[in-house]
Amino acid sequence: MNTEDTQKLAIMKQDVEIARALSNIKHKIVVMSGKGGVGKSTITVKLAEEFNRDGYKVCILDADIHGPDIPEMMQVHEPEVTLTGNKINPTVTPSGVRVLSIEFFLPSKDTPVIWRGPKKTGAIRQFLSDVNWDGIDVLMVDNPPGTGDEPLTVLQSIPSINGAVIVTTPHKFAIHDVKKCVNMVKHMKIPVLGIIENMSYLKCPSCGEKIFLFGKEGGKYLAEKFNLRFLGKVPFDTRMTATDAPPTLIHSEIRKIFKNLKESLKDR
Ligand SMILES: Nc1ncnc2c1ncn2[C@@H]1O[C@H](COP(=O)(O)OP(=O)(O)OP(=O)(O)O)[C@@H](O)[C@H]1O
Repeated sequence: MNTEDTQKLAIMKQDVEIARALSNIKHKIVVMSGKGGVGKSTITVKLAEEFNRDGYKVCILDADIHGPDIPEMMQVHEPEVTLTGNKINPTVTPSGVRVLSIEFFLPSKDTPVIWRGPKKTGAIRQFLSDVNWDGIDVLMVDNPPGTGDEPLTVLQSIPSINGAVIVTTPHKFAIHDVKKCVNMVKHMKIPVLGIIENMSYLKCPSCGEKIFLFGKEGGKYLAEKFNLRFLGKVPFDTRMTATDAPPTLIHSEIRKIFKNLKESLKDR
């Protein structure tokens, strides 16, 4: 066998291992956006907590290799990595949601990951194949923005993805980039579970007037253009920075979005 054949065989073996490892997970959801900073990680955490509250065992896979924020958002300050046999156990966060992130394997939180595509692909595939997924009901993958190595690896490597949740703000530049993301997901024949519009408006704390910081109805426009389900809007709220924020308007909006997401999952 030449080197190319050996490599192909190794990839096929890993594909089999990934399919076996993930076979009992009920819902595999990828969260994506063509644009950075629109709130993918924040929304991923909020939705994972809703699944958790509903009694599902949920794990977030932080596929953002260069800027992993999920551990910080979920208050995992000193991660303890444990093994079952030769498989890595996801880390349990204070809320009960499980998390896996490259950050747990770096010498410090400030260590940069200076990797090109093949190493990033290798790391994500290793997370999928070498993790103890037993007992997990819902896998949510938080992708970095764009249509590059990480989302491509996620979409290609995870078999039978239930669908993608696409996050955008109403801003025209976000919409411009998110269209590409929707087309990528469609191109890869992955169902889109719906569009979430984040940072839709800010409610003035004094008079209650809605201020549309980034324009209006961008998310609905996207959903209509691609004939997709609009899952809902999340307002801008400065208290939305931590998982332990008190119940706010955001919480009720997230509950509505979660209900719509579950409808979308049922339709699949
Ligand atoms: N609805 C909101 N109201 C106020 N702040 C928000 C809201 N959603 C997200 N944020 C804040 O915006 C910033 C970016 O959010 P987040 O990291 O979730 O975006 P992202 O799309 O995952 O970013 P990245 O480009 O790194 O993938 C964070 O500081 C987050 O706390």
